[in-house]
This record gives sequence, C-alpha cells and structure tokens, in this order.
Amino acid sequence: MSGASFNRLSALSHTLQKQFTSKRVSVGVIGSGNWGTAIAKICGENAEAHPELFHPQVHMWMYEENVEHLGETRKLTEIFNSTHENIKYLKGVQCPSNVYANPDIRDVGARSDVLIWVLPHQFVVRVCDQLKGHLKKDAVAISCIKGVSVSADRVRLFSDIIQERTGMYCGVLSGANIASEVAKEKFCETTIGYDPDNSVNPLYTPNTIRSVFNRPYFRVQVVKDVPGVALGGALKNIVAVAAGIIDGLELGDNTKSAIMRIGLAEMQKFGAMFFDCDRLTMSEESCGIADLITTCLGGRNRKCAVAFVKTGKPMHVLENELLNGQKLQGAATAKEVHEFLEHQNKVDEFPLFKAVYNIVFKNLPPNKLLEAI
Ligand SMILES: NC(=O)C1=CN([C@@H]2O[C@H](COP(=O)(O)OP(=O)(O)OC[C@H]3O[C@@H](n4cnc5c(N)ncnc54)[C@H](O)[C@@H]3O)[C@@H](O)[C@H]2O)C=CC1
Ligand SMILES: O=C(CO)COP(=O)(O)O
Repeated sequence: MSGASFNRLSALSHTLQKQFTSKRVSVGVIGSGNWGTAIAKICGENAEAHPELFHPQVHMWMYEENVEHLGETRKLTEIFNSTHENIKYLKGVQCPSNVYANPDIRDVGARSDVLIWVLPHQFVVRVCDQLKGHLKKDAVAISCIKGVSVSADRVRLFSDIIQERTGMYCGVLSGANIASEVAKEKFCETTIGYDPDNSVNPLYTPNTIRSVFNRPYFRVQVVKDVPGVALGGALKNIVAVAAGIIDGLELGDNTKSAIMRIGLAEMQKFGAMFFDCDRLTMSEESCGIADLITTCLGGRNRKCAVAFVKTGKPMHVLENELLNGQKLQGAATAKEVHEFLEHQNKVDEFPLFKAVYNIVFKNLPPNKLLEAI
C-alpha cells in the first residue's frame, strides 16, 4: 500500500464531531468548469448530509461570462443561481440548491475554511495573486488541478505553488474521475494526498478532508504521498495524448495497452527521479493506474489527439472546436515536461514523453510514434 492509507480508519470520530459542533467548516470551490462544477456538487451534497460538520452553503467561484440562454444573453452566474445547472460546462446536471455561484473570487476566499482549487492549470498563478490577503488565516487548500508548472529549471506541483503563493497548506485530490460520469453519480474512486504532519491546522485531519468529498458513488482513499498523487494526474495526460494518437491511427487495443504500460513506467520513473514519490502510488491508487486507463479510454486529451491525427489540425485549434470552452492539459504538460527534461539533460530517458512532444509541437508524423519509443 502506498504511503500511509487513512481511509480504512472509521468515519469521523465522536471527538471530532464535538469539535465541529462549535465551528462548522465552510467549504469553497475555486473554479466552475466541467470538473469544478462536479466537485462543487459533491461538496454541496456533503454539506447537506452533514449539517453538524459543514456550513450549509458552498460558494463556488465562477469566472463570469455571458452565455445565450433561451434566446437571451445572460450572465452564467445568474443562470446557475436560478436553475442550479451549469449550462455551459456541465449541461444536464442538477446541482444542490446550496451551491452558490459567486463571481467575487475574494469573497469566496475570505469565507472558506477548506478551499478547493479546480481550474485549468493555465490560470492558477493569476488566481493565487488575486486571493493573496483575502484568505482565512487557518484555511487549508485541496488542489484538484491536473498539471505541472515549469519555470527556468524547475518543475513544480500546483499544490506547492498554491502553498507558496497563498500560505495555505495544500493537499491534492486526483483520480479516475471523468467529470461527466462523476456528476451522473456513476461509481468511481479517487485519491487524496494529504499529509497531516505538514498541515498547519490540526483540526483538519485526513478524515475531515475525506468527509468533504466522500460520497457513496465517490469513494475517497487518503494517502500521505502528496507529490505522487499530483504527478499521476499531471503526467497521465501526456500518455492520454499518445493513446489518442494510437486510436487515430486505428492500431487497436493491444498497441494502446502497450502505450499505457510504457507511459506508466515513465510516470513512475519521473516521480522517483525528481520528487521522491512512492512508485506504488501510481501502480495501486486511483490517481495512477486507474486515472491513466480512464483518460486513455474516454478523456478529452485522447479525443483531441484522435482528431489531431485524423484532421492534421493543431491541438489548440481542436481544443477550441471540440471542447466548448473546456481546456486541454495534455499538450501543455507535454511541452512543460519536455522543457524541464531538456534542462536536466534527461529527454532520452523518457522516449514516450519525448515522442508526444515531437508529434504535437515539432511535426514528427504521428505514425512515427511506435518507432520513437
Ligand atoms: N473535466 C474532467 O473530467 C476532469 C478535470 N480535471 C482537472 O480539473 C482541472 C479543471 O478542469 P475543469 O473544471 O474540467 O475545467 P474546464 O476544462 O471545464 O475549463 C473551463 C473553466 O475555465 C474557466 N476559465 C476560462 N477562462 C478563465 C480565466 N481567464 N481565468 C480563470 N478561469 C477561466 C472557465 O470559467 C471554466 O470554469 C484541470 O486541471 C483538469 O485537468 C480533473 C479530473 C477530471
Ligand atoms: O482527468 C481526467 C479524468 O480523470 C479527465 O481527463 P481529460 O482532461 O483528458 O478529459
């Protein structure tokens, strides 16, 4: 078992419940895209189910935009707060009425004890800067962001960036969780990386954090290996692009399985080489192997990579054409990881990552993928 696993501990202890009676935890969500809205739905359901633990309302920061609705142009927040449906990013899913779409990011930050970050990784740094000075002193953060950030010669996890820029301790949630399926309450598992030894607030135990997210259809496992959880979610997006290339070339399931196996090995090698991750986190937990499988079968990165092979259009064009405002992470992550590996003089030790980068950004023909690995 990877790291220390907490989820087999019993549900919240009596003592903890008593602590919460005096102070109910306010949960806030930063982001309201496809996954952001699904996560807010889960948190809203738990706030309703555990009124002794949680503040009844969950504020979800919604990046304001105008959308066409029933023949009128209206603000997305107004539509969400009257219909409880995010008609742009999670159409057809009803959220509980205690989830409130708040366009004021600082207000969401200021009222939250547990602040969940679920936005495309491109926007994280700007959002951190907007929130600085507008957060509760003892708040903790959980990042559901899948990606890494590269600056100069460093590769960094978004949980570390959030922690450094805001001062909040930041754990990570990541798993085999295609948002549209989770939102329809189809059973899945997820992993939270949370290290209570490093959290500044002893009130927020692993069980507290688990109870924010755990639902009968969304089973949470908590481990201590925070970098392992974060890297699994980021790196599998590169492998999903490779899987989409294989599907675009119509090479079949055996070939795709080979890509997934090689991809998993590169993910584990990267984690061990640069972050001291536990290899087992990626091979045994939802955030590793299971997320890799689901994303290579049904994710957006795979879908756009299939179209990339079939149409020859660049990935950013396909992102705009196929995803209705949702964002791709795989191509950007392939580029960022490549830049980092170049700095480290290690590109050739990760042939699958290298091949994806060369195909997406350097015009290597997709049918050269297998030769390259
Ligand atoms: N969608 C999925 O199935 C899953 C996604 N994730 C991860 O969750 C994270 C968030 O993804 P999604 O919620 O799916 O987002 P998304 O792909 O639906 O992106 C759209 C979101 O970006 C926001 N946005 C657009 N321009 C912005 C700006 N300038 N500043 C701030 N926000 C802006 C939009 O308002 C919207 O909330 C990503 O790291 C993704 O990899 C993780 C698990 C599942
Ligand atoms: O991370 C995901 C599922 O766990 C979603 O992956 P995509 O961004 O490729 O859709």
